[in-house]
Amino acid sequence: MSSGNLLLSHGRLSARYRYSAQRVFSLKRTDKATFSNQLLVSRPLSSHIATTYLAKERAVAIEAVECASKVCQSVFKRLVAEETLTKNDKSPVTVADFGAQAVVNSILEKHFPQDPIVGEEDSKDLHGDQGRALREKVVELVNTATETPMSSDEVLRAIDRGQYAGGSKGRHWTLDPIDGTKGFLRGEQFAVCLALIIDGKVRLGVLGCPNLPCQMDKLDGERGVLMVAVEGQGAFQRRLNAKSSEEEETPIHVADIADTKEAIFCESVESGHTSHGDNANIAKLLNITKPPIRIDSQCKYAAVARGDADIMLRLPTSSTYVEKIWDHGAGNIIMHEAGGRVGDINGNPLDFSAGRTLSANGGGVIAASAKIFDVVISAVQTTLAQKSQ
Ligand SMILES: Nc1ncnc2c1ncn2[C@@H]1O[C@H](COP(=O)(O)OS(=O)(=O)O)[C@@H](OP(=O)(O)O)[C@H]1O
Ligand SMILES: [Mg+2]
Ligand SMILES: [Mg+2]
Ligand SMILES: [Mg+2]
Repeated sequence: MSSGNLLLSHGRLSARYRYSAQRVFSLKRTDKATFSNQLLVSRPLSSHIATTYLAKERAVAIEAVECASKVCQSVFKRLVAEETLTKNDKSPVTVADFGAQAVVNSILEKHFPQDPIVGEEDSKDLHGDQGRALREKVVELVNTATETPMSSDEVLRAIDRGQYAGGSKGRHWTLDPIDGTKGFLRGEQFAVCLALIIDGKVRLGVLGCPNLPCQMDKLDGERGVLMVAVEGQGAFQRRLNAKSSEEEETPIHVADIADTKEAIFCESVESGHTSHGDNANIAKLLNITKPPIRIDSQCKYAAVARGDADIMLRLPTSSTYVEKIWDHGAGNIIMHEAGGRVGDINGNPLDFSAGRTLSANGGGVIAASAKIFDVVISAVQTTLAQKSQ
């Protein structure tokens, strides 16, 4: 598989991305100026970093996600280069998944030993004789990324720091070490997703997107970005493979469209994770004529937050599936800080206070720029009402 085919599963996408990227870069000069003036006030500067809200947490989260993203990127690149990607062999993504959770959790533990973590994975498949082969691969991978070597037991313990139940009180992190495991195996998009929840609300999010192009108008250019947002401080993009740790950050913002008929929407690749049929009906009601972009993982939030697409539709495929907090925490705050809104099928904000899942919500996830969000939710409601008739 050549790297030119790796971005998205849909063959006609690059032309559309070129279109949307042009739109991103054709923001009116006045819009850009206003936005960067706001940033001068709110963006944390390294000189007063210790006094800025969540500055240490932000720096540590970036370090952790960057480190885990590079671990995943190395496995991913090797797979792609060796052309060993097959649907039947899930072991490469499994090794990277456990490895990334161990890396992030041990970095968090070093800096914030009191903070509990709601992580997607646990170590039960890595124990005993049955888990030996996988365990050894995970430990080897983790030790390519750590300063001090970690033993098997230390790696397992780090993974299991992710068992916290979550809730509405105090602070905890939530981690999806690889979101879009299917995307990883297809050689497409995946993300390392970390968010900090305080008193039930997401306050900080970092998304590592190792295979996302830095610029959507340069699909053959550099890949690998980090998206970062702290409550009240805006959303930013950094390059994943920057040489200096003082990497410059670029502010990101949703596209400024007033009418949904100009919109591009994006949805999951997997039909089991969203109802493509419902999404298509909603798009029709919104007079959208452009075909959808299909992207794996929370890279969908990244795409909408930086204006590559305008609406994320994730209509439930069943009434029993409950969304997990690690699948939406980082994307949620990055969208908000980039000028967007996120909600369930009823338009209610995602409620991260109910534990490990979004059980207090009505299902599904919709994200769009604040200007068009209510109109999108009306179309969602109409579609669901028509279906139940
Ligand atoms: N039935 C159902 N409905 C909705 N969502 C589900 C479902 N089953 C799984 N998942 C979760 O979807 C996560 C992958 O997200 P995406 O759908 O955005 O990506 S993809 O297009 O499938 O790659 C995926 O996250 P990862 O397991 O981290 O890859 C799952 O948590
Ligand atoms: Mg996930
Ligand atoms: Mg995952
Ligand atoms: Mg999973």
